Amino acid sequence: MKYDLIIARYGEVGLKSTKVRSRFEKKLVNNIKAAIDCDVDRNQGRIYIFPKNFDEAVENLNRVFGIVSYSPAISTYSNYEDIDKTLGEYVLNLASEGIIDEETKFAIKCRRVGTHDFTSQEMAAFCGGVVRKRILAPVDLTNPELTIFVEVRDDDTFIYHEKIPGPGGLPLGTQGKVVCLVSSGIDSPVAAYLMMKRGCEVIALYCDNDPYTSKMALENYNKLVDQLQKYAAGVPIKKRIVKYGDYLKKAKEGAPEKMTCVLCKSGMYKLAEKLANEMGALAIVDGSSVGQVASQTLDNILATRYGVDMPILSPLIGLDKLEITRIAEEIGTFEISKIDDGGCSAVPRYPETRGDLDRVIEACEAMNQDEAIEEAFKSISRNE
Ligand SMILES: Nc1ncnc2c1ncn2[C@@H]1O[C@H](COP(=O)(O)OP(=O)(O)OP(=O)(O)O)[C@@H](O)[C@H]1O
Repeated sequence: MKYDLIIARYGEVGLKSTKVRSRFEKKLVNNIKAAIDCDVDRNQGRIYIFPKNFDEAVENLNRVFGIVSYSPAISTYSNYEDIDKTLGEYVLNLASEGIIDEETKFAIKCRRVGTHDFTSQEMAAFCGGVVRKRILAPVDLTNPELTIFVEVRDDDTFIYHEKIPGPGGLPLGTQGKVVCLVSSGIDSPVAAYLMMKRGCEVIALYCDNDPYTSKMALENYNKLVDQLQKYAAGVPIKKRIVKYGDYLKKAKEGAPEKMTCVLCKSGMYKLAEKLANEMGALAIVDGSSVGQVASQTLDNILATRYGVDMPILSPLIGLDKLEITRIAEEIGTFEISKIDDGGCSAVPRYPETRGDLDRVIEACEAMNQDEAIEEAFKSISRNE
């Protein structure tokens, strides 16, 4: 089938006030243009996309947040003669692709905006006749196997039969920046993805625990962010890597061994907060999910957040591993995350699972955490 354009629909954006909506729409159009080579028109709550390469466009639109569904379509003029000709050809093309034959129960759905000398029902009935002139298929308005949509908008009419679901959410870049703590694991890339889906620009901070973790962990972080970039057209993710091995060494040497993981996480939040302040981000994001591992007990979640003033958002907090894994598979990060990169050798044999606040504060002082954070912060790569 040769299409003329793709019609994209957005959901939540349409619920905003006129001013906010216009800003969101502009951002969405910008992101669409960054994702595919195309021209774009906005009109009456729809986005009309004229891509240079249709296959690429259909694939990439699936990764542009804010789009709820989209339809490859053909266009014609809003009069009986042109609709008859264009819809007639469209149906013959559908038949040659095996989408309709004499047995296919079909319906026409007509929507109309503007002033015309026909009603939507009259046009739908006319279009039903147009189809049956080419293929004598049965009309079934209650349980159609194929629905052909005819959208009459002023002088233009659009014909399509598919509504491809988009990713939904809000256009990337409409909700401000967040610093996401992204490791090489399964969860944190999913957390970053979900925040992107809510429109947040992401700065992905990786704490490089070398020599306690392998080079492969860093490589996997890089691959994960590259995969997430496919969803970030228009507002690319910024990578930030901090050398965290010295901090961990100080934690292990200066504070009780048991406290290493609590101090590790607490330090990450503090670094993320400093980075957020430097880069104008308004929140920190991590991949915690209550009780998933020993370090993610409610006690530890509370204790590790002590001393951080910025909100720490954990979009996976109530999801279980299977649900998180399902999303990771869908977005293409699971295959990368599941590669065994050797884990972290700084993890003590018996990590603290009930880090009560007093002991955590004591441990932070014992390792001179503030100074260690200052040192680590200086090492953050700022080149991308
Ligand atoms: N090396 C790291 N760099 C940046 N953030 C990290 C790192 N390790 C852990 N985090 C953050 O802390 C959260 C919880 O840490 P935890 O050690 O349980 O994670 P993980 O199992 O290594 O990775 P994930 O939670 O991504 O599967 C992670 O989801 C991530 O947001």
